[in-house]
Amino acid sequence: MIPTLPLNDGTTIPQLGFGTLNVSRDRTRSEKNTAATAEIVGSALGMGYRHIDTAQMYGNEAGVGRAVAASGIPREQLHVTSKLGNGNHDPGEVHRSFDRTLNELRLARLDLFLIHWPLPSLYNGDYVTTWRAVTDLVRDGRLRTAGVSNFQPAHLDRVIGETGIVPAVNQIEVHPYFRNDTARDASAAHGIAVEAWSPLGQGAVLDDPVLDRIALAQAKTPAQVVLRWHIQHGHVVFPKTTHRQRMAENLDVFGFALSAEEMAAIDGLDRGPAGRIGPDPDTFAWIP
Ligand SMILES: NC(=O)C1=CN([C@@H]2O[C@H](COP(=O)(O)OP(=O)(O)OC[C@H]3O[C@@H](n4cnc5c(N)ncnc54)[C@H](OP(=O)(O)O)[C@@H]3O)[C@@H](O)[C@H]2O)C=CC1
Ligand SMILES: O=C(O)C(=O)[C@@H](O)[C@H](O)C(=O)CO
Repeated sequence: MIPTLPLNDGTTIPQLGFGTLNVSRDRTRSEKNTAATAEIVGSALGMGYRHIDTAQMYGNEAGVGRAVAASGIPREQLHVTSKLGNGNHDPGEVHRSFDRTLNELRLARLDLFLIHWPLPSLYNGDYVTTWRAVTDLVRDGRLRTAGVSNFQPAHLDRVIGETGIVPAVNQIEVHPYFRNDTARDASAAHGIAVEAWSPLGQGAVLDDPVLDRIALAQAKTPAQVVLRWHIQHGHVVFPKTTHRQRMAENLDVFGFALSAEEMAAIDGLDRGPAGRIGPDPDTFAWIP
């Protein structure tokens, strides 16, 4: 059973889900991408995943929507997240692109929608107006929970200070080589749940000898040990894989526990900013 975590807006979220970045190695909104995504997400849903993480910029929302529709799983048992594309920060575009997202996902209401990147050097540095537009969607009833992604402490302080509305979630890069304490601590201080993106460091952490040692002692795989480390830290995770055996493995992380020594050993792998594998949110300014 996958536990749910409470969010600061009174809703809940399954602590483990399925990531869909590059599940089909194709970010175009093509039928090929839609079919490939639908097949992989359909496998994940069939295996017991109930939380799917997608984004406007992944080009695969239609594939997720097709898999969800075909699954026959009751809507209330599913949790679907999408994220605002970097080219859609103007308030009118927030609303228009959100309508497209609902349409492609074949949903009447989305569970969680995030500002994907703060883009502080674009849109005159005004991610606050964008945040207001996203929170309007909750008032309209088309969105259950509003959150952000890749927000640094100063970005959180600013949206909260200027709107009084605290995001429920901050989705940030976190894995053993990049603990990202600065953004994690700031999120926790505001009561914002941390979602860890690239929880396996896109596979880069999995050959680490410390993880091998713990995996051997626990009779688990390094990926399961890393995911368990996240779970015990209270992070929400959604590892991505295109392999069914790994999908099953990544789900099977609730029947064992890491000791305090094992948690500390994994904490000790942190490389600080040098461990970051994705872009720096303070400078990232990419519009696809
Ligand atoms: N908000 C943001 O800015 C971002 C959000 N995300 C979200 O986070 C999700 C997860 O992050 P992602 O970047 O995909 O990386 P992950 O950390 O989930 O790692 C995925 C990689 O690990 C491999 N892998 C997965 N499971 C296993 C396993 N059990 N054993 C060995 N290798 C494994 C996969 O290979 P294979 O597929 O071949 O099995 C793939 O190469 C994304 O899919 C996306 O939804 C990601 C980046 C940025
Ligand atoms: O995957 C995501 O969610 C991201 O935001 C990034 O990976 C982004 O799409 C990208 O490709 C950065 O170069």
